[in-house]
Amino acid sequence: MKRFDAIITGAGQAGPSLAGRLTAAGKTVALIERKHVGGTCVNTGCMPTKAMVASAYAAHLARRGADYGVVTGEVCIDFHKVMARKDKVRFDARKGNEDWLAGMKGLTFIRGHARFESPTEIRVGEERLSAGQIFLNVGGRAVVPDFPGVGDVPHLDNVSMMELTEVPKHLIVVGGSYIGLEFAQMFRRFGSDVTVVEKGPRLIAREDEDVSAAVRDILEREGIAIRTGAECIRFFKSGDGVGVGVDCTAGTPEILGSHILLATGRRPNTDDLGLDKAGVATDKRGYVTVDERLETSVPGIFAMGDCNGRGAFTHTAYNDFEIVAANLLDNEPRKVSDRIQTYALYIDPPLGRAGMSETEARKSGRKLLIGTRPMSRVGRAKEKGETLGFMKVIADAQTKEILGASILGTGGDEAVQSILDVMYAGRPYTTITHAVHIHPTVSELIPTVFGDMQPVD
Ligand SMILES: Cc1cc2nc3c(=O)[nH]c(=O)nc-3n(C[C@H](O)[C@H](O)[C@H](O)COP(=O)(O)OP(=O)(O)OC[C@H]3O[C@@H](n4cnc5c(N)ncnc54)[C@H](O)[C@@H]3O)c2cc1C
Ligand SMILES: NC(=O)c1ccc[n+]([C@@H]2O[C@H](COP(=O)([O-])OP(=O)(O)OC[C@H]3O[C@@H](n4cnc5c(N)ncnc54)[C@H](O)[C@@H]3O)[C@@H](O)[C@H]2O)c1
Repeated sequence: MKRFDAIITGAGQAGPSLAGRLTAAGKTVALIERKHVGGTCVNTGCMPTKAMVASAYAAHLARRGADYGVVTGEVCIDFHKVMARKDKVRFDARKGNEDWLAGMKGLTFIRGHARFESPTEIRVGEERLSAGQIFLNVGGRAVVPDFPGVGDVPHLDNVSMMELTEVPKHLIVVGGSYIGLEFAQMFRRFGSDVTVVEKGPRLIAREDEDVSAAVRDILEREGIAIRTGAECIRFFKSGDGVGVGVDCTAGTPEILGSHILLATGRRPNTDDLGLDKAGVATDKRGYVTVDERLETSVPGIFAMGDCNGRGAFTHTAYNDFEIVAANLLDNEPRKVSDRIQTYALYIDPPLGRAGMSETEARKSGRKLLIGTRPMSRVGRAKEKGETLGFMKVIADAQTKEILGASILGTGGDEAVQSILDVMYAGRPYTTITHAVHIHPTVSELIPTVFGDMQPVD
C-alpha cells in the first residue's frame, strides 16, 4: 500500500491545478488518469471543437469574400489540414499539461483506472493507494439513448468525431443543443448536408424562445435542415448509409444520411468508480452529491467538475478547484452557490450568456425591466458585415440588480463578460449606463440596451 496526503482521480480541468496547489503546500499527491491528461476539454471537447469552428468560420468568410470586395474564387476544404490543425492545438495543450505535471515536485502520476476500495483507499490495477483526502475529477461521457435500432447502425460521438478522415456527405445530428449545434454548423461549412433532429419542440430548450428561434434562423439560412418535435427517433441501415426515423408530426417521415452524430447529453463517469465501497452518495443520474464546499457525503472525499452535476463547463470545473483550494488551503470560505451561471454556445455568431434567462427571471416573481436590440442596429456588427442575432438584458425593476443577459451576435461571447463582472461586483445596472465603452465595439451598445429597458408584466 502506498500512502499519500491526497489522491486525485482524473486529470481534467480541476485535478491538475489542485495537484499544483497541494504539492506547493508540501503535500504528497497521487494523480490518477486512465486516458489523456487534460480530459474532455483539451482532447475531445472545447479545444478541438473551437479549433474546428475557427476553420469553419474561415471557410464561411472566404465564401462571403465578394460581400467585402475580396475575390476568392471557389472555396475548397482540405479536411486533412483542418483535422491536422485541430490535432496540433489539442496535442500541444495536452503536452503542455503533461510537462507541467512531470515537473511538479511531490506528485506521483499514475496511469490507469481508479476504483475505491474503502473511503481512504483506491486501487489502480494491482496497485493500492491510501490517503486522508481523496478528490474526484472524473468528468463525463456521451449518453447513448436506448433508441430503437441504435445497435444496428454506426454512430459518432464527440470522441469519434475527432477521428473523422473525410467530410460526411450527409451528417444527421441527433440532439439540438450545445454539442449538436456546434458540430452541425461547422460540418455544413465544411460542405456536408446536415440535418438536426431534436425531440423537443425547439432547439436549445434551456434558452428563451426568442433565442432558440434566432439560432434556428441562423442555421437554416446556411442550409441546415432542422426537425424538431421528433418524438419517434429510430435508426436503420439504408444501402451504404444510415436512416433516422423521425415521423410522427410533420415533414418527411425518414431521413437518409451517411453518418449519425449522437449529441443527446452527457453522463458522469461514476458508474465504475466503486463509490459504494466508499459510501459516497450520488443522485439518481449518478452525479456525486456535494455540499457548498464540494465535499461529498463522506468527509474527506470531494468531487469537482462535471461529475458533481453542479456545472457542465470547463470554467465551472476550474472554479470547483478554486473553491476546494480556497477552503482547504487558504482558509477562505468560498462556496459553489456564489457562482453566477455563464457560458457561450460557439455557433457563429456565438451566444454569450450570463445569469438568468428571461424565462428564469419571470419565474422568480420579481418586477422586471428588459431591454433588447437587434445586432442589425449595432455599428460594429454592420461594419463587420455580421448583423445576425440580438442582445437582451434583464434587471430587477425595484433593486436595479442585473439579473441576466443573452448576447447572440458577433463578439457576444466576449461582450457578455462586461455584464458578468458588474454582476459579480454586486453593482446596479446604472453602473453600466454611466460607463463609457470603446467605439466601435459590440460592448459600447450594452449601456444603451440597459438604458432603453422597459417594464414587463
Ligand atoms: C464537444 C464538446 C465541446 C465542449 N465545449 C466546451 C466549451 O466550449 N466550453 C466549456 O466551458 N465547456 C465545453 N465542454 C464541456 C467541457 O469539456 C467539460 O465541462 C469539462 O471538460 C469538464 O471537466 P472535468 O474536469 O469535470 O472532466 P473531464 O475534462 O472530462 O476530465 C475527467 C478526466 O477523468 C478521467 N477519468 C474518469 N474516470 C476515471 C477513473 N476511474 N480513473 C482515472 N481517471 C478517470 C478521464 O479520462 C478524464 O481525463 C465541451 C464538451 C464537449 C463534449
Ligand atoms: N460551448 C460550450 O460551452 C459547450 C459546448 C458543447 C458542450 N458543452 C457542455 O456539454 C454538455 C452536453 O451537451 P449536449 O449538447 O450533448 O447535451 P444537452 O444536455 O445540452 O442537450 C441534449 C439535447 O439532446 C436532446 N435529447 C436528449 N435525449 C434525447 C433523446 N432520447 N432523443 C432525442 N433527443 C434527445 C435534448 O432535448 C437536448 O436538446 C452541455 O450541457 C454543456 O455543458 C458546452
